[in-house]
Amino acid sequence: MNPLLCVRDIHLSFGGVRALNGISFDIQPGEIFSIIGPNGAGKTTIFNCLSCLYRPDSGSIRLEGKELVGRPPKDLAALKIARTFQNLGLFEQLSVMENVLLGRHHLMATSTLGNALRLGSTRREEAEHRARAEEILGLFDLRKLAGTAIGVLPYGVRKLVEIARGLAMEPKLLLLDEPVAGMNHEETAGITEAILRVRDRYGTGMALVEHDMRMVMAISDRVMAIDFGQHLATGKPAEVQNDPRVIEAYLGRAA
Ligand SMILES: Nc1ncnc2c1ncn2[C@@H]1O[C@H](COP(=O)(O)OP(=O)(O)OP(=O)(O)O)[C@@H](O)[C@H]1O
Repeated sequence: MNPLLCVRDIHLSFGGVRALNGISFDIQPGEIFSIIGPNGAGKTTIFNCLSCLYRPDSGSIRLEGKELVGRPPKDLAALKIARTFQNLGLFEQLSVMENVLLGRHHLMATSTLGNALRLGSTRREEAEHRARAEEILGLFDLRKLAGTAIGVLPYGVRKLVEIARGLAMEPKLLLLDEPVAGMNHEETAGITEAILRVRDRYGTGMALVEHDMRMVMAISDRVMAIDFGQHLATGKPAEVQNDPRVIEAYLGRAA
């Protein structure tokens, strides 16, 4: 199988700090791939490179063969990559449905000519976008909240809506940045279930950065551990968890 994402030997320094020092990994289609490591290991920096916010000093990042390095962040949706952030990026006054529809903005391409001639394409197109958004809301059991303003919803539900909005972009790769940070057990279980449903329904490849090790170990197909911008181990969750280099990295920091 050809990998969905191919990251090869990326390096990135900030002044004297080597944030990434030769990181390489692949993500397969439909795979849930987690990146773990102690604070400051370089996880967010990898995500920022994958979402074109940072440009590596060297190395390559290809999604289905297309080079991402050097592309501006505005190209991300067209490159079929969506990202959720540690802090929610939703519009509080807008409804759940409106927020999810915003994820489809780049797909809304009703032609100016069609509008001008009033061929009805806008209404048809809008109906299609709504149908897709409703399908995603249904996947997350959120249909009954479609008209509710984000601002009144609890954090766990907002996070689901943020993932739904990312999914509405129809990404090949979904980047989930600490999706269960600050959540209680029940909320974490809800997000975990939602992520598994996404994979099963749409076959979306997902990269996850998350400090909740129990969640990471339960959900990931493979895990990559890094420290000081360097690769430590990649493999099945239990293999990586028991790898002496990984244990050392975590214990070393805790001391
Ligand atoms: N924009 C930046 N300017 C300067 N240094 C940076 C920048 N972004 C990251 N770094 C440095 O790169 C290193 C890796 O940081 P990064 O945020 O990627 O770690 P992390 O693994 O995500 O940590 P955490 O788990 O605490 O979020 C750190 O030493 C950090 O200070």
